[in-house]
This record gives sequence, structure tokens and C-alpha cells, in this order.
Amino acid sequence: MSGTVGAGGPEPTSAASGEPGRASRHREDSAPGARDPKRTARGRKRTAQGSEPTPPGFQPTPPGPGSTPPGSESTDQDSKTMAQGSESTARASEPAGEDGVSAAERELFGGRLRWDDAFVEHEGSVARLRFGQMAAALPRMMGVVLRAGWETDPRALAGVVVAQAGQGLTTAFGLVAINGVLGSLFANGPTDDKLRESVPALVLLALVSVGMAVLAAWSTAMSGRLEPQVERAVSLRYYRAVTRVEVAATEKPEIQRHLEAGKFGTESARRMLSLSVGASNVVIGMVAAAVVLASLHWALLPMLLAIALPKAWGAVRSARREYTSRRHWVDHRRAVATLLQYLTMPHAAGEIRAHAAGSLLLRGYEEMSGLMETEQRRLARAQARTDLVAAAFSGLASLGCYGVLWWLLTSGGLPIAVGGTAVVAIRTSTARLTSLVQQVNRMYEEMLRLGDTEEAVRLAAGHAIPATGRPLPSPVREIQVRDVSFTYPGATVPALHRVDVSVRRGAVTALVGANGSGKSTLAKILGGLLLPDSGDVWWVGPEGERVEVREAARADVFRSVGMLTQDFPNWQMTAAANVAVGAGDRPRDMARVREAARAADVAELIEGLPHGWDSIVFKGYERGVQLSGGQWQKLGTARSLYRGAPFLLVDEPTSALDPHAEIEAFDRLRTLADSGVAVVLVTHRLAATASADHIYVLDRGHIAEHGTHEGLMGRDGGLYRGMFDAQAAQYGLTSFPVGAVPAPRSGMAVPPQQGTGAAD
Ligand SMILES: Nc1ncnc2c1ncn2[C@@H]1O[C@H](COP(=O)(O)OP(=O)(O)OP(=O)(O)O)[C@@H](O)[C@H]1O
Repeated sequence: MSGTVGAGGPEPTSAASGEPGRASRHREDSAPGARDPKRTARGRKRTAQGSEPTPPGFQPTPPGPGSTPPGSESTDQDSKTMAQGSESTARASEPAGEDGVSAAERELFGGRLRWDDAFVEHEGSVARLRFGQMAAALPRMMGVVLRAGWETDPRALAGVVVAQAGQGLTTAFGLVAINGVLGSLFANGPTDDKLRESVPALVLLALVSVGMAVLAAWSTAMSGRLEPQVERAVSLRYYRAVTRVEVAATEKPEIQRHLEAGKFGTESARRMLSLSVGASNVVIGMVAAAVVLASLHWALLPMLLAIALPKAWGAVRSARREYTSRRHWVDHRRAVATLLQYLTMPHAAGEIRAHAAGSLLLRGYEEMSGLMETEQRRLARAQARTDLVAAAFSGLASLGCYGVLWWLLTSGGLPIAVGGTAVVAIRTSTARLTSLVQQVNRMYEEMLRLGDTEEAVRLAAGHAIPATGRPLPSPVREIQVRDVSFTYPGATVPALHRVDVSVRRGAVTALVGANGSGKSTLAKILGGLLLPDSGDVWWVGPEGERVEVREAARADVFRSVGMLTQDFPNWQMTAAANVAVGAGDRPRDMARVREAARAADVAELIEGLPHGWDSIVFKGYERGVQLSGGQWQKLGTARSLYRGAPFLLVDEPTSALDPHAEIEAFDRLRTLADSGVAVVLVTHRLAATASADHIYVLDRGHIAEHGTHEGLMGRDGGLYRGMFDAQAAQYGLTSFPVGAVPAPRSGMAVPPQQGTGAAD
């Protein structure tokens, strides 16, 4: 496989590292976790080398033990730097180390950012690059585009087709007319008579020109109308498909990559249409010319093909190389784009300046884009070589073509007038051919992108949330999680291990535990966003009737759940839209929007803004305003309340609120539960869990303890009591010294422990 992907040429490594004075010296932390980008970024300090100034605050620090891996090379310069007690990294101008990975890539992203060749082969992408596959795929992809055109605007599509066919016909008439004119002019007789005889053919020629112009204008108008509609149709198909994919599937990098790659093909549909129109125009014209040429002399047709073939070969080869390279570098490109995005993101503005993060990112951009330029240079060189070879063969074929024509004319096999027409036909066909090759080249690239979109749609359909299922009991009284385990794709240990939890309507259920203990994962399992690997999640009705989440109509599950996730989105839309998007499946009800905002204590703020509910809660817009973190959190809460679902899952809903607002928020959750809603509260604020009806304490993916606040506080040496006392001690409210009580452990699941649960 690597042979196929690398067929376009050597990796950029050699080119980069071969540049004088650019040898990279980058050290990997040999300590465990050295590949963790956060650790790596934190653990490194840069020194000023070459033209790069040391950013303020970047003071060299002595290297820690193990900061240089055994066997790593070191130069005099390095030794000097080390002697000065600083850790050196690559210069910004160095595109790559010897392994083709830039220092920035290693430092910011933990290593090589290229698509795994074996994976690309496995997924069949390279198979799609073969000539035969491509030839077979071209009509299929054109079919996708034409079908989209037919479904959106059949009249415009019919108009385009008729205009194209008409232009082909007029081309043929044009050649016949030229032949007529030349035939008259080269006939024997007085010049006046010859000119008079050529008049009808000249009139036909003029009519052909007018017809061509009218048809071309009509085609432009129709395809201009059709193209945006085709793009919209293909985009909608793609985005509908990807937004129905199971969340767990999107956690798999290989699926995520394919879905992501499909994004670039939606515009390709539009371009494919425009190129197809252009190419079919040329093809019809060439077929017409070929028919006329063949009718003049059979030998002229194969000569025309001989001119065309080398150019077509060159075009396909270049497009193939470009596409393979694009796929190989897709992660790298995305990473570079991300670095630039951070530089202008409002929420990163502070750290960009105050922490000099901007210098680091810019340096990363410089190095990484330098590496991409090396790849671009390689592609350009390879393309130039291919173009030269194609042009040489095409030129030889042209020579042969004119040679045969010469021989036909001198041997009397062809009248001089026909020879003139043949020259005109060959010249116009060659010009058309060049344009055709360019169009087919671009079509091929667009086709591969559109193929990615088609593949993404197919993949998305294979991992879609089932559209049907058993209806939930009505009303649902409880969710029972039984013996549930869940491991994130790619993770080595489960995030949840054999978890049992019950969530009742009319009660507040709190999930507490250390960072990474599995609280948010459990909330997502409860909300039907993640499906357990093993165990069951039962949705239980009043009589104990129950439906397991995998069999349930997931639309019913989602309708029953309102959620405020830890990283809830801040929609760059109006304040009203930010609340109403909580029920995107229903028309907006402004009375309920206001009510939800009042309940979340944000109505007064929004209504006091100059544009009230129509204010765009993002400063970049004309009616834009900037909200604080806490105000955003209140707006997010309003959104989850607006959904009006019987189960409300709130993950750290008060992390940004002031003490009074926090108390009020917890009181409101209590009131909601009293009104019959099941509130699931994920929080580290244990003062709030004191009033919860039931508390589950998670420890590395399993339920370590559960019960009421009083019950759990009565457990000497219990985890909950340990956490509670630690918080209370911060306020001087307990005599327990912090550290005298057990602390929960951060991290992932451990093998099951027997007898840790302590039900009331
Ligand atoms: N999308 C993901 N992909 C892979 N692993 C994940 C993902 N999300 C969470 N994890 C891992 O699963 C474990 C549980 O994470 P989870 O977010 O559920 O913890 P948490 O208890 O909510 O933590 P916190 O208190 O920090 O919010 C962690 O070890 C985390 O690294």
C-alpha cells in the first residue's frame, strides 16, 4: 500500500531535511506520557535560535531527568545550549526533522499528523484511484449530480442538456459550412462565380455563429440556475446523514475522518455540474468534428485520438497524485488551520497575548506550513514532469497527423478543399481537447471529493440512529441503568464498569466523583446519546412496563430528555434562538422562551438589552452583545428548561455562577423535581447534593457508594464523606483535617470491586 500512496514520490522528509542548515534537533520526553500533547507542550521550553526571538516569559529551564531519549543525536550547538541549562527545540524555519515530522507537529500535536496509509488502503480510497475504477466512477458521479439536478429543477436541467446538444449540432453544421466554402473557393472557374457559389455556405456559417452564441447564453443561464440548487441538495443530503449518526460512532476516529472528509465534496457537486456542462459541450463538439472528419477520410479520426490520449493520461496522473497527497495530509492541514483559527478566536484572545501563546502558535504555523510547502513543491515538480511527457507524446502524434494529411494531399487521396477543412477541424479539435483535458482533470478531482461525500453518506447511513423502535411507556416514571459498561472507542479501559443507577421522576439524583470518574459519560448513557457496550438501560412506565434503550424509538428518548452538557454550545445567534434551539423540532413559542429564561434568571438581562430577544449573543455582529460566562450558563439552562422534558440532565450547571445565583439555581432544580421532573445533577458542589434525593458516588468508572446525604455522611472513611469534608474544611466548617479522609481517584475504570456499594 505504501507503494501506492507514496507513488506520487518520496515523502517530503528527505527534501526538507536535505536543506542546508536545517537539521532539526528535537527531543522527545522519554518519560511515560511524553506523547501527550498537553504534557509535551508544558514540558518544553524554547530558546532563541536562528531568527526566532524568545517570546517574553520563555525562560530557559534546566532539562528534567530523561528529557533526552537515549541515543538521540546532539550537536555542538545543542551541547552548548544544554550546558547553559536550557532545553532546545527545533528552529521555526525548520520544516521537518529527519523523520519528516516538524518540531511544531511533535510539540503541539504529539507526533506525525498524516493519514495512516494502511487505513487509506483498507478503506478502498486508493482502489478508487485506479484508472478503471475512475472511468467507471465518472458516469456514476455525474449521475449523482444529474439526479440532484433533476430532483431540484428538472426544467433547468433539461434546458442545459438541450443547449449542449444544440451546440454540438451547430459545431457539425459549422464544419459542413466551412467545407462548403472551401469547396467553392478551390473549385475551377472564375473567382466571381466561386465567391457567389460560396454565399449560401457563408450564410450558414453566420447562422451557426449566431446559433452558438444563443445556445451558449441559454446554457449559462440554465446552469447558473441549477448549480446552487445542486450544491444545496447534495449538502442537505450529507448534513442530514451525518447529524443522524450515533454519537458513539462519531467517537471513532476512522469514522469521524470519513465524515469530515465528506464535507469537502458538497461544493464539488456544484463544480462537477459546471465542469460536466463545459466538458459535455466540448465532447459534443468534438464528436461532431470527429464525425465530419471521419466522413472526409477515415484515417483522420485515429490521428485525432492519438493527440488526445497522452494529454488525458497526464491529466489523470496529476489529479491522482494531488488527491493522494491531499488525503495523506488532511490531518496536518486541519491542524494548521486550527492554529490560525485560535489566533483570532475571541475566547483565546487573552491567552494569545498574556501567555504569549500567539508566538507559539505562529511558530507552529510557520514550521508546519513550511512542511506543506515542501509537499507542494514536490507535487509541482512531479506535475511539470508529467506535463512535459504528455506534451511530447501529444506533439509527436500531431506531427504524425499532419504528416498523414500531407501524404493524403500529395498522393491525391484527398482534395485540397477537404484537406483545408481537415486542418480547421484538427486545429479546433486540438484546442477543444486541451480545454477538455483541463476540464476532465478538474472533474476527476471534484469527482474524488464528491466520492468522499458519497462514502460519508453511506457510512453515516450504516451508523445512523435507528429511525424506528418501540414506543416508550407513557408516561416514563424511571430510568434504570443495570450492569452497564462502556468503553470509548480507542480507550484501553472502560469509562463505566458494571454500573447500576436508578433515576426517578420527582427526585433529584446527584452524580458525584473525581474528575474522569465517569459522571458525564453516565449522563450521556442516561440521555440515550451513548449506548452501553453491555448491560441495559430500561425506560420504565407506571406499571413496571419497560423498554430497553437499544430497542426504543430513539426519537421518543430524545423527546423525553433535556440536557445541559458541560461544554454546551454557545450558538452565535439571537438570544431568543439560543433558548428556542432547545426544542428545534417545534415551532418557536416566545411565551415559553420568556418563561424558561425567567426560570433560569436570565430574562431580565436579555430584555434589558437594546435589541432585547433579537440581540445576537456574539459581539462580531451588528446587534451583537457579549455575555459573561455565568450569563451564558444561565442561557444554556434556559434552553434545557425550554425543552420541557420529563428528564433533565444537567452537568455542572452552576460552575460559572456567583454564590447567590448558584443557590437559586439549585433551589430551582429542587422545585422542578418537586413538580415531577427527574433531575440528574452532575456536580462537584457537594453543598448542593445535600438536598438531593439520591447520590451516586463514582470512582474510576464504577459506583463506589450511593445513598442519601445523611446515609453517606454516616459512613466513616467513605468517599463521599471525604469529599464533603474536604470542601467543608475550605470554609472552616469541619474539624477534619484535609487529607485525613479518603479522596476519590481520578481516571478510568478499575476492575470491579466487590461490596463497595452502600445502599441505604
Ligand atoms: N470522548 C471521549 N473519548 C475517549 N475517552 C473519553 C471521552 N470522554 C471521556 N473520556 C474518558 O472517559 C473517562 C470518564 O470521563 P467523564 O467525562 O465521564 O468523567 P467525569 O466524571 O465527567 O469527569 P469531570 O469531573 O472531569 O467532568 C475519562 O477517563 C475520560 O478521559
